[in-house]
Amino acid sequence: MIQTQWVTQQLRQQWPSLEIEIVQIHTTGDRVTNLPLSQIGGDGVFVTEIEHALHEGRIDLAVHSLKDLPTQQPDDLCVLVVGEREDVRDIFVTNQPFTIADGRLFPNQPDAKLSVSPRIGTCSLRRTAQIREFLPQAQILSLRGNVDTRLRKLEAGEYDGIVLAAAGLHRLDFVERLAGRMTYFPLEMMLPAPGQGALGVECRNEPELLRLLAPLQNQEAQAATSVERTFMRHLGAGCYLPVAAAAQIRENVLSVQGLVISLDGERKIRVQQSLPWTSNSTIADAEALGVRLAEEALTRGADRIIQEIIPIREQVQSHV
Ligand SMILES: NCc1[nH]cc(CCC(=O)O)c1CC(=O)O
Repeated sequence: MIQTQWVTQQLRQQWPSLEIEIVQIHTTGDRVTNLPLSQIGGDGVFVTEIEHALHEGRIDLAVHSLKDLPTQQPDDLCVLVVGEREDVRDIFVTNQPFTIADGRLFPNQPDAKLSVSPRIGTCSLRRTAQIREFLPQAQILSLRGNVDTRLRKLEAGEYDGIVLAAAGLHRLDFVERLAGRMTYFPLEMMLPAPGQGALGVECRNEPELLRLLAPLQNQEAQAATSVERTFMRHLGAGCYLPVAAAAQIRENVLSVQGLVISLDGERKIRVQQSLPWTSNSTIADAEALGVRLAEEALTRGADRIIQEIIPIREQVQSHV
């Protein structure tokens, strides 16, 4: 809703006479919070009902967290990335203060639980695999629900730490509530999901709707997220595999880092690519960079890791 309110406010500014009605749609992903997402339908659990409403004409625009959108887009629906991209990083939240240094976690009190076998909450294979890399002794426990629910479960003592997207915590204004017990993961420790922190507005491929959205579009964020999402799609990864990517445009260079990591965190394939980015560059150039990045990962054995995980993910917890 916060994301949607931001989009409607921007639309009103651009098109003062536009009539806007917000239609709230509860998706399967919102309703079923006691099961891992892979067991309630895999890719698109936050999206299917909404795309249905777009197709039926019950709504004209749909606001999504881009990372919740499957990388295979239906042909007749477009996604425009709008607004400034939020912080792409993940955040570690605990009940007690701690410090991250040299890729390790250090509780600030010497008797803190985190040093023994910390219980870490997440349903994301991507986060699970990366946590195992730097906290091999951690117990990874399933955690679902909206951001507020997840924080309450942490605060009730069900977990010693949980991992959340900075974007969600920033948008919901939770940073103050978490002062002293949250730390931003450096990208070297925890690479985010493709599209994390970006807002996508989806619409039917109709000129009138695209014209409404055009002034809101963020070309650079569209290009960067295209690289990340193409990387994931080209790996054949779907939404629910330990695949991470972060791209950015700085000083006329589009650069991206990608990661495919085995579930135990022991084998990781880290890849990097970049491309000069000029005013003539196109989304097709960004997609080509994503393909190149995926090809590099595949050459280095990413397909073996992905093939291993596809059967397992039906049984284990999973999420973006
Ligand atoms: N998994 C659900 C989800 N989808 C988007 C965000 C965060 C906002 C964003 O990445 O734009 C979250 C919560 C989280 O991962 O902590």
